[in-house]
Amino acid sequence: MLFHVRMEVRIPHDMDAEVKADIVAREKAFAQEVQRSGRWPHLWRVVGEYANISIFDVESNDALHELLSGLPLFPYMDIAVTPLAKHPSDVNA
Ligand SMILES: O=C(O)C[C@H]1C=CC(=O)O1
Repeated sequence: MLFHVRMEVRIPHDMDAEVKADIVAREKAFAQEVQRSGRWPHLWRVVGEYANISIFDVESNDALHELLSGLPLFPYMDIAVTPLAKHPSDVNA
């Protein structure tokens, strides 16, 4: 199942710099591990925002929730999920 996911990062401005650096480093390592597994085929920065647009390819809603809630930045992100279905006019469908 494919999902379009928008993540907006909202780290508190008063977070300790070392704590922030650790969370961001762990986020990157986790995100790259998931990408290499094939479950996160697209990750794009939104121009001018600390936000990303991602496509996830996972087996279920529950699998996506488990993955997203495992992101180290999860407590500091606003996340909007859009489930995707095949478009009848898609020449690749
Ligand atoms: O920077 C972000 O957009 C948030 C998050 C998503 C992947 C990652 O490494 O960090």
